[in-house]
Amino acid sequence: MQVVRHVVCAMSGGVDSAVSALLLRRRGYQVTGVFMNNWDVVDEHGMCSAEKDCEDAYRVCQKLDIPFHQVSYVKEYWHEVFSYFLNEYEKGRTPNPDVLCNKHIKFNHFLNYAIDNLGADAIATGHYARTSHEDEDIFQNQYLKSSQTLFRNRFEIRNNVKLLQAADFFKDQTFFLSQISQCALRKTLFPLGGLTKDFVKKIAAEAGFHHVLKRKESMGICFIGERNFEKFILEYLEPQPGNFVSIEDGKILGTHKGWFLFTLGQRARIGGLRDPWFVVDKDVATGDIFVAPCTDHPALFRDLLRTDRMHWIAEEPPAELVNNKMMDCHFRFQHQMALVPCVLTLNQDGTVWATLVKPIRALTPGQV
Ligand SMILES: Nc1ncnc2c1ncn2[C@@H]1O[C@H](COP(=O)(O)OP(=O)(O)OP(=O)(O)O)[C@@H](O)[C@H]1O
Repeated sequence: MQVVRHVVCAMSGGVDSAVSALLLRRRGYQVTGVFMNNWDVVDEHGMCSAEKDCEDAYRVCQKLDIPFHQVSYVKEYWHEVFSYFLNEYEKGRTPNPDVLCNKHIKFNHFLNYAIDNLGADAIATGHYARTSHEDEDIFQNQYLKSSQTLFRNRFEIRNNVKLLQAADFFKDQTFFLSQISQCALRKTLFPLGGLTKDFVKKIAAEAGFHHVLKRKESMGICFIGERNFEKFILEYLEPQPGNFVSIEDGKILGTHKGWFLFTLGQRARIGGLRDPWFVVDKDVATGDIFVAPCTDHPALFRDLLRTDRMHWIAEEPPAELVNNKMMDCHFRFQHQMALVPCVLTLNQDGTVWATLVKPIRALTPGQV
């Protein structure tokens, strides 16, 4: 087993990664901070927020007296995340770029850079998640008693690591980490996994990280930020006009600028109509978007779905599933907090049928 001494922490300039680096320092690791720039296009207000974020990350590293580096994955992000994102929209699906960004950028390119170029034994991020290989609970419980205690390194790289939910259920980010590899997880620390966000803010205030506490919580697409979605996507995809069609009687109710501007369950503004309509389906071949007249229309609910090929993090696929149905599972969708019990059956091509105990609204193709 390899003992971890040098940890490279991904620093976004926000409170979570600042406190992660601080906790790693207090645990006695050699820590290096790295800021990633993955998107160099200015936003609608002519701003490039990455510069300010980088400056904030640098100030934290200065305060902690740790080395700071900057790295750019603009090209990789474009090819491996953004192009896929656009392709998926063109196919009528609704992708999740943050999940992909974690898989390809943070837990692949960044991880390799940290290990190969900076000599790291492991990386850390400010995600709210836990792994089965960290003795985080012991560490954090002790930390709660004394915020000044320095801890010995006790983290060692092990096999068959599991990705576990964060202690702060409302901040849990395992959904966004669901596509990362076993190999990456083995070399990752989540120092905040056992803490609540409120407690993290308290640690930041005590440490004098006032500039990161003032920052707004990051929203919108990872690295791209908050945008007017229609305006943003139409900069990259040609308009594809089509019709809104009533699911009830097949009547054409109006026109739209492109199926990729709408996702299942979404309220559609149809010109000239006062009552709201909701998207229940799309036909990319004809450009039709099918709509229903109420938000809880039966056409919006499903209790059975087939996944793409599954990504297994800890075991490939669990023996219980190979031999039979897997009963004790929970389905989580679009980062919603509610977990719905479900039964899984494995298909020969590696896809899975999930039968949910109750129908869920707007199960959207392309989501995780
Ligand atoms: N530009 C970046 N450079 C380096 N690491 C980053 C960057 N953006 C995000 N990360 C890493 O990914 C983690 C999760 O990112 P997310 O966008 O969810 O931010 P967050 O939860 O608001 O965290 P933070 O408060 O650290 O910004 C961050 O805590 C950080 O470790």
